[in-house]
Amino acid sequence: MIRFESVSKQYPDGTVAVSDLSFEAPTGKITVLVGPSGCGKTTTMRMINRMITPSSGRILLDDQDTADLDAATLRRGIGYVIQHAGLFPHRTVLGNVASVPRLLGWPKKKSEARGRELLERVGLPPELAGRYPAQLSGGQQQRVGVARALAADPPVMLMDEPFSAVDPVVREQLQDEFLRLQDELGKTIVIVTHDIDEAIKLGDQIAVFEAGGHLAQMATPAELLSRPVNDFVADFVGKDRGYRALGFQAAGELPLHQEPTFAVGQPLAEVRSAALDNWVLVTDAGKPLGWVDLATAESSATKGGDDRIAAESLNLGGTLVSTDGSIRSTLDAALSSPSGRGVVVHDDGTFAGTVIASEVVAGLGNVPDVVGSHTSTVNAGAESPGGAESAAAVGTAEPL
Ligand SMILES: Nc1ncnc2c1ncn2[C@@H]1O[C@H](COP(=O)(O)OP(=O)(O)OP(=O)(O)O)[C@@H](O)[C@H]1O
Repeated sequence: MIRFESVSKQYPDGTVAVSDLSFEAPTGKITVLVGPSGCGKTTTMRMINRMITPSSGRILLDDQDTADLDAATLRRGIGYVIQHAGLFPHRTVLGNVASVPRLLGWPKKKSEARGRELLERVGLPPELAGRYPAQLSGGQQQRVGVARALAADPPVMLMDEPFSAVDPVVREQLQDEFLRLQDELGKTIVIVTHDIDEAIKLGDQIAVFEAGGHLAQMATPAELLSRPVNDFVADFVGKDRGYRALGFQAAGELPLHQEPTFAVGQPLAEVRSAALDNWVLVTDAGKPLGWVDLATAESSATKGGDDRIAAESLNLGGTLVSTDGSIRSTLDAALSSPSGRGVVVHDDGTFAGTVIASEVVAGLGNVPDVVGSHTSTVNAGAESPGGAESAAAVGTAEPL
């Protein structure tokens, strides 16, 4: 654990970059420092590995005052990743990654073996090992930067805007892979970013800084979105915070409706007699394939078309949600479905039931302080005309 105790930093020209800062970055978790430009994030982070010396206060690493540790020893246990990766331009990719174990005195062969293992870990093909940084894309360079920071297997990683130098699509990929890697490695990580969306996606906890290095709020992403402590934080987090907060709220006891499902090749007359609605759900071995607009299929049958459900008439719109996720993905599934009913599936992908957008919205009354509704008496499990139902918590969306 990293602990800041009343830490301040005043630069020689009088600039107070950080003032009276106290917080903890827990072991094995990602703490994100976020805030507008110049608010002291980088200064805060660099005080952890003593690239910058605090003017007052203490920074403890696992209860040891970092000021008492030898700076080189301290840094050996702390990986450091910066924007644009900060690679050595005249060393190959492998040379860059292996440089850290080499510095630790490992023999060349062992260092390179470790380097290759790490390149694979961060998703870089082995044939890139012999290239120079300038021969890589921005995203590849960032991956090399992460691999290099991991090379000595440090328990702590500091990352300064690690994904900001790449385009938004690559950025998303890098963030996803980084989270997967962290799931395996469980490092204690401090990340600096100015991007609140990145903070919300990556952080186990988020420290929002105000100018002058003041900590405005330290909270989990869900708390930050639902309960910003003041107007500054609310503004910084953004106007759509209510909707984004739903991504962290379990759908809980929302009603899950049962409905008949049909198969490709089934006669339309048979489908019509069992259907509850004009839109019918088609499955294969219990797994949803798509929706069919029955009226359109029947009208085409009267004109000499197929009088059975045809694979070509499947509408693939809408997303699937699993039975253990968030209100936001449930709402997305219901709103994106051509039938107006979101399809919920079990872990094995088989059909569990459907959800209706209006009921998801009604269920929001149970989410405190999120969308301005403070009602706690909405019975989200109420009987509805769709038929039998069971409690559903629905989640991660996938294309249908
Ligand atoms: N070496 C220095 N000497 C004097 N002032 C400095 C020095 N380094 C940073 N500052 C000032 O300290 C304040 C905090 O800077 P810092 O780099 O920590 O902010 P930041 O939040 O990381 O900003 P950004 O998001 O723009 O990188 C700023 O006002 C900056 O101008």
